[in-house]
Amino acid sequence: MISIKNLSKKYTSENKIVNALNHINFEIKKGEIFGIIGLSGAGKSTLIRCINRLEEPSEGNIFINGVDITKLNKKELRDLRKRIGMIFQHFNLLDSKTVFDNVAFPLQVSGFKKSEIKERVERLLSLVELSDKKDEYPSQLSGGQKQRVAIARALANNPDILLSDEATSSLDPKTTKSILSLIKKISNEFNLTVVLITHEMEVIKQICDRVAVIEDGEIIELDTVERIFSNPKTETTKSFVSSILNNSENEIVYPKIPNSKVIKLNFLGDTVKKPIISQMIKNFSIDVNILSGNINELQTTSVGNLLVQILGKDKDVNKALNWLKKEEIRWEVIWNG
Ligand SMILES: Nc1ncnc2c1ncn2[C@@H]1O[C@H](COP(=O)(O)OP(=O)(O)OP(=O)(O)O)[C@@H](O)[C@H]1O
Repeated sequence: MISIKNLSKKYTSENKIVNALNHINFEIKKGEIFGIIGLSGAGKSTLIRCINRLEEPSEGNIFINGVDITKLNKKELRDLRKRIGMIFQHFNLLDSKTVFDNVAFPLQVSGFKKSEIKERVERLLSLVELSDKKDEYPSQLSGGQKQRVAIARALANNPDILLSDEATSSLDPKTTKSILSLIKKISNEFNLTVVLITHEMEVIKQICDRVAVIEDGEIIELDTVERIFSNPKTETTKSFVSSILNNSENEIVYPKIPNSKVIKLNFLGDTVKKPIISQMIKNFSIDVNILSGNINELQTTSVGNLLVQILGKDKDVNKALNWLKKEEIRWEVIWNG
């Protein structure tokens, strides 16, 4: 549905060239909730803003339903933008207009009849559960309510795509959760494709199907949320994942015992529930010291990590590690004594 090919963006400021995006390639499927995560300055905003050409790419192509949007003229671009709604961190509502009029605004611009506008706005406000606030002004609403109005407004023209630019970054965790569930509900109900950027792994965990990790204008990792959580490959992704698992193996202190190994075990799906450690101790002549552990409930499965120190003769430890493989537990040696 969205296909990004060789996309680059250069900014020139004070005679300096900034390569904000470098030859980006990836695809987003119809109806998917696709997250883009990265640290500040990684290129997230630039990337998402290229998708509706709020930023003009310097190089490359973006295809939406097979149409190269980098080639559209002004009129075609206006039509395209009706099919792409956008929500922002600071909501961008019109303070002088009521909730009803904020949502009605894009419909008035599109030339809908008054009666049609009324019917649509009421349906959208009911969808975001704000029917009772229609005559209030943005200043009378909480942050979460403001974002609901912004979502209703973004959906006014029945878009195929919703772009979310850090939409929950200024909300508290509980409100964030409710806004993310609303976006998920709407995406499921209308088969809406959602592209969201965030710097918070918690957002990715709660709502996304797939995630791309961006660093210095390049996609350094892209996969399903389950695979990124269970087996992050780059240091940046590992640190995003451990930011919510709350235990980076680099920060755990363990005794440097000779003839021991520190192993990170990775559990995915049903393996989370198996008594692996006790079976390992029973079956092999080894001792196991648990250093840290966690289980994370993702949308469709569970992912767990366990950091253990295994003590024993090399041949017994290796037998235990081979047995883990048969049990479909992935492991990685963190320290070898
Ligand atoms: N208009 C601009 N002129 C010059 N440089 C820019 C401009 N906009 C962005 N940049 C630079 O491009 C790079 C990517 O910026 P971008 O805003 O896309 O990153 P980001 O990942 O969204 O960061 P943040 O999370 O802080 O918003 C940064 O180095 C930034 O300084």
